[in-house]
Amino acid sequence: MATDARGLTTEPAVRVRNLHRSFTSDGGVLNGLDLDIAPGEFVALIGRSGTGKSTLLRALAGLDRDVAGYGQIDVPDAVSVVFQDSRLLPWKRILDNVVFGLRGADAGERGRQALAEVGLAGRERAWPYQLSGGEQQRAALARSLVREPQLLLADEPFGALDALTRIRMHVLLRKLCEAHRPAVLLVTHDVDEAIVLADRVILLDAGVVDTDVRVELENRSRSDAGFAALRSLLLDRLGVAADA
Ligand SMILES: Nc1ncnc2c1ncn2[C@@H]1O[C@H](COP(=O)(O)OP(=O)(O)OP(=O)(O)O)[C@@H](O)[C@H]1O
Repeated sequence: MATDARGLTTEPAVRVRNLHRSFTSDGGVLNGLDLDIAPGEFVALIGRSGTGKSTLLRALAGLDRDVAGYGQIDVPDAVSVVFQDSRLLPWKRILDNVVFGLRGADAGERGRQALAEVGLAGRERAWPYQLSGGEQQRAALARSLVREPQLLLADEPFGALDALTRIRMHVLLRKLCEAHRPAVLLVTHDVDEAIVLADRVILLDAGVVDTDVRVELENRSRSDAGFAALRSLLLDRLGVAADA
């Protein structure tokens, strides 16, 4: 395994090479896509509707059985996925959802800690229907992170939440990622969300990477000139006027 001068591994957490995927004979959704994500790196994936974002995420998550043989996909062993809906099991209490399938005598304790980390201490015995949409997504994040994933895949996880809850969830997700340091691939329609959260924003078009930009820490603040510049660049690539 390759290492840098400090002895740290320089292997990417995710390596995708020449990935192709099509569902019909008249054209591909992914058309020879290449992508690397470093360990601990937070990548946001944007692109027009139907450009293959979810198709790529499903392929990385191992949810697309037919993708094998259409390119190279290397992902770590420990991968967690979060979707737009929490996918909590309605017949299990919140803590039981979070630790479902976890092994070890300390599973319950780890689940409690994860719930505390996402701000749901005291709600362990609640049923999913007793939580708000935002709280359900918090529980879904706890369920993902308690597994200490090396890769967290998130497909529009805040898409169904109101604007204020979304902002709170952004702060929470950043905090959780800084504490646990998984590599992250977040699919979002929201360019602002991408810039606020990610170390890198990737724009897919026609099934390949069209734009790949790094976001410096200071650019994450909406009042920063760099934020506005990045926003207009990305909106322009998406074919939308920045002041629209
Ligand atoms: N299982 C499937 N069977 C047939 N077509 C599919 C399947 N999954 C995706 N597609 C098609 O592949 C294309 C890309 O879909 P995908 O969901 O990856 O796009 P997306 O970029 O995530 O879009 P959106 O932003 O609207 O969610 C679409 O035209 C979609 O209809």
